Amino acid sequence: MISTRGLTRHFKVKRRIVEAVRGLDLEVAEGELVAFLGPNGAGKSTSLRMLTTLLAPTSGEARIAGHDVRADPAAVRRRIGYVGQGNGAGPYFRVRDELVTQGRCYGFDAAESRRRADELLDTMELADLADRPAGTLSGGQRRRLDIALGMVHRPELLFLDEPSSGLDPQNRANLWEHILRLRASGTTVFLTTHYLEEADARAERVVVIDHGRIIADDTARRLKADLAGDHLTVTTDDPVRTARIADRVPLAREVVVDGNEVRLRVPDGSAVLPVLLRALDAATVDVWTAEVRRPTLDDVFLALTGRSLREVAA
Ligand SMILES: Nc1ncnc2c1ncn2[C@@H]1O[C@H](COP(=O)(O)OP(=O)(O)OP(=O)(O)O)[C@@H](O)[C@H]1O
Repeated sequence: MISTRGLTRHFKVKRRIVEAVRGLDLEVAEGELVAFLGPNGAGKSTSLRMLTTLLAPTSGEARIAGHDVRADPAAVRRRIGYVGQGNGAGPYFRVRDELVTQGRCYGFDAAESRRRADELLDTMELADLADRPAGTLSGGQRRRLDIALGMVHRPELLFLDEPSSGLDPQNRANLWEHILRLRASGTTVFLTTHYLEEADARAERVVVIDHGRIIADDTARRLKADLAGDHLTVTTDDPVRTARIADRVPLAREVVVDGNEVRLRVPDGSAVLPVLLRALDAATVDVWTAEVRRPTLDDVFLALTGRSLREVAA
């Protein structure tokens, strides 16, 4: 559905070249739900704008649903929906009218536009708000309207730029239900988000971009297991000996002593913890507490770049 080779975009700012996207190689299959993560300025929006034909690449190529973004932008646009960060609907127009007008813009006749508008009002739970001016909707309702507007022409691929930003947790959860429903109906979804927990819990694939390059691309589970690993923490009466024993645990790394606490990372914490506890017991070290913490996507970013995505995104 998405296929890019060496996709690159430079900007010239006061005789300086900003390399916003540097050689993106990306394959997204039909029906996938992909979260595109990265700190501010990593190149997410620039990539999205190239994939949606809004911005010409400096070099490289991108094909969307088989069409080249440069050679055939009109065909690409027919196959995709794009919901940007700003609101798509005019504040004074009624919700249904906005959807009907959008249908007309895509060449539907009046009856088909009305039918499609009603269908979307229903699926996006906007039917009760159909006669309200868009400007009077809440943040979550408005975001659902934006997505409905992006779906009018039944695109196979939907791009969402930060769909849940600025929404409270309840509205975010509700929006995600709609996104997952679209995905379940066969729509390929490619979205950017700053919410790591959302990407982790909902997307089946996570692509991480930093300084214009893809630095990780896999399921959240594999990224966390391969790149970050579980955190084990034990507190004991003899941290120095504990650290020495922890060092001998297969695949243990980053063993740190902090007061009575010893922390380490291992690929599979639940399997390693009993081994470590047995070894400590055999050495007559008195264990007070033991804890396994699963890694987050932020740990993955930290492992890859030495920086916390939370900090750089703040
Ligand atoms: N029109 C432009 N002119 C000059 N530089 C630009 C332009 N658009 C983007 N850039 C620069 O390109 C880099 C990537 O920006 P981009 O907006 O793609 O990042 P992003 O990952 O989407 O960030 P954010 O999370 O803040 O939206 C940044 O250094 C940005 O300043």
